[in-house]
Amino acid sequence: FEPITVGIAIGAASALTGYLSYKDLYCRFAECCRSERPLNASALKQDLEEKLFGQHLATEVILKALTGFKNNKNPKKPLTLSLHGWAGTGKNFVSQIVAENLHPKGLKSNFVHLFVSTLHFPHEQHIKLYQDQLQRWIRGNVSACAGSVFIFDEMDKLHPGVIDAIKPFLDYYEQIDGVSYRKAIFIFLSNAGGDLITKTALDFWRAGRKREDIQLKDLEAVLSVGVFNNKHSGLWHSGLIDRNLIDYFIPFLPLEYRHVKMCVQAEMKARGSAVDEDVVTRVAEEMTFFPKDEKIYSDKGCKTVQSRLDFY
Ligand SMILES: Nc1ncnc2c1ncn2[C@@H]1O[C@H](COP(=O)(O)OP(=O)(O)OP(=O)(O)O)[C@@H](O)[C@H]1O
Repeated sequence: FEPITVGIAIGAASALTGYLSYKDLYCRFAECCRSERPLNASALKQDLEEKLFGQHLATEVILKALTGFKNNKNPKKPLTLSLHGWAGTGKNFVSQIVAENLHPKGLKSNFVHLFVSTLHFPHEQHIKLYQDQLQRWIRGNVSACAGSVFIFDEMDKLHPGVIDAIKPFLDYYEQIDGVSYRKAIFIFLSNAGGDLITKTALDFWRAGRKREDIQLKDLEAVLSVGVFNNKHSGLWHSGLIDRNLIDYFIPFLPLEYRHVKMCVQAEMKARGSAVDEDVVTRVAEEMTFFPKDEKIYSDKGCKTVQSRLDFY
């Protein structure tokens, strides 16, 4: 080899390693978009199994959906999950777990975006404006980070039409105006279908069958039709359902007394205090349960547990 070529090669190599270590260094201090970073499936599994109570179906489907999607080097469309269930059953909580497993800063990450219908899209007369803003926001953010996560909370309170704006992004297009949306993740949260899910859970309970025996097929069809026909689902006639743009409908079961107790215990541990079973029972007993006769399910799930615990 002649010295000049070797010199150039060494120069190029050191520039490259210099660049790499600079990038690594940079990413230690600032947040970097790592869309290609593989998902740590066992960490996600452990998080879901340890932290999310009473939701065997959601745990199973979310794990399957995310590992499948992240393992696929060439997804044909973005991943779209639609989470349904009664209040306080863990939909926001799970979104937070998912977000943290995709981008370590979770909901605080620059690549995770949370929209709340009543906060971000309150006025019916501004639907056009919201559609424009939403499209621009999503386009800009997916251009900056292909693996961006968008969470839409309170879908049931979203004015019909707003969600139409993002329909093209959820479809099977390779690119739209030079941007590919195929690595993005969209999560919709809604109470729509909660009554149908509760009815199924109650039927199982009344038949003396175990909650854990409820399978996805017992709920998925009911849910899809129930949500589609429900004017207040946010997805009503949006075309997202009939064009099969929602990959997974994920049911959240209503929480029982024992799950509420688990939430109280978890909250006590999170606050760094010892678990006092007496307090756990008292907080759980303060919650209200339905149906009137059987009193099986907490009507606010685990939602007010944290504030109730403040009194002890
Ligand atoms: N299944 C669960 N397992 C563990 N903790 C839970 C569960 N459900 C709710 N919680 C606790 O209760 C809090 C409130 O729940 P979350 O906000 O996730 O409810 P939600 O289903 O999104 O309700 P809503 O439909 O009213 O928005 C969570 O932050 C979490 O601490």
